Amino acid sequence: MTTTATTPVNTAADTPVFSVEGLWKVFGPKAARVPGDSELTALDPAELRARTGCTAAVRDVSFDVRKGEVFVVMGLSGSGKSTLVRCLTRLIEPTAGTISIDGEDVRAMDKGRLRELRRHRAAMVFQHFGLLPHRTVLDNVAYGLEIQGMSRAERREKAAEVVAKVGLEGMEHRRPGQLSGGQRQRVGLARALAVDPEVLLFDEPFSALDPLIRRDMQEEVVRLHREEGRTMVFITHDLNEALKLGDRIALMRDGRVVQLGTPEEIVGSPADDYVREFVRDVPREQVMTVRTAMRGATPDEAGNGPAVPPDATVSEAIEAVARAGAPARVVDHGRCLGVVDSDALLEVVAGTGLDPAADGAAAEAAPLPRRTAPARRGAASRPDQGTSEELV
Ligand SMILES: Nc1ncnc2c1ncn2[C@@H]1O[C@H](COP(=O)(O)OP(=O)(O)OP(=O)(O)O)[C@@H](O)[C@H]1O
Repeated sequence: MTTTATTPVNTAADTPVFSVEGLWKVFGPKAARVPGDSELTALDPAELRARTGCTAAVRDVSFDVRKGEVFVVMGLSGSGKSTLVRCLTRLIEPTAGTISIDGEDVRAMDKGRLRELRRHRAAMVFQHFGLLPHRTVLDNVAYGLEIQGMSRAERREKAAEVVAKVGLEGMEHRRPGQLSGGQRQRVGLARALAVDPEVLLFDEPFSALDPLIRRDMQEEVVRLHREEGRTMVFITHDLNEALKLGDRIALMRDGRVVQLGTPEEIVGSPADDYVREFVRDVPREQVMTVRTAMRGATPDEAGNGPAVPPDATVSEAIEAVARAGAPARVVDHGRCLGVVDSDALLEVVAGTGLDPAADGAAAEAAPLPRRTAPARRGAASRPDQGTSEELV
């Protein structure tokens, strides 16, 4: 598709923000030969490394990020999440494949256009904040606006507004060293928000935070998303975080996306044994909606019993059924779609009503995914991590 440098091709609401097709990132000598060589692409990661010295961090990945959604990239350490998301704005150069933003070819962008993409259209929030230590909170947040050439008064006003939005009012004049980890992460978030980007890219932003602050920050993201409807791409190795935040989740393993779906699809219909093992301990009743357990209503039932909406979780319906002592009606805009009774709800909790393959197949599951991700590599060991200057 050809396009001019400044005009998005299509602004229709259903145009994906990012569209990725056949993306590869191979690190190592003569990396470019790998994606096109079927003998090499058939090798598993260890064999490929032994034969060529190359690591295929992202292998033939395709997906769209839709406008207004929270798209989560999830997987264990080393599965390729960061590489994939950094390829979106070419902080890492892809080896093969296509990437477009609003229909514009990202791989064809020149340096200036790329800078504009990273500064205005797709801002990144990092785990390590990348804050400037000698600047105040306000000036850190205003930094991206300063680079954009906004006047001092204007940018300070805008920065103050965003600082308040992320709950840091009263801390404008502190320096990063005088803030807690959670507060620093809020500054990082505010700085990305200040430039009003079309997409926010989060690279495991909360993994260094303690669990309570982490939960606060997750709720902050949910709140911001609800209020602004901004498109977000969120990397995490934490399944619960993915389920909590994601409208859709791409689950990665060894550079491939093994399943892409809603939390309910991933938990309710795992694509393979690996995914099944991954989600085995998830409390299904908190993820699955009543649609999974619904059956037709008898004429008697259609007018009686408590009502729940179709997107109510099984857990919410259990509460309603237990309280009323009767099946709950699933009601959408005044229309009764069906009912859920205690037996069907319990089957969801037990996992017996969901996926017929689940029972026997899990036992044969190939190497089990690790439940806890090992320590991350230090930022310093990552040549492509980038400095705060080039990333805003
Ligand atoms: N610059 C690099 N050179 C060589 N190999 C790399 C480079 N960066 C990443 N890799 C390799 O690519 C694979 C994917 O790494 P990536 O950082 O994308 O994974 P991740 O899922 O984000 O992991 P983590 O959760 O630990 O950050 C790993 O095997 C990693 O060692």
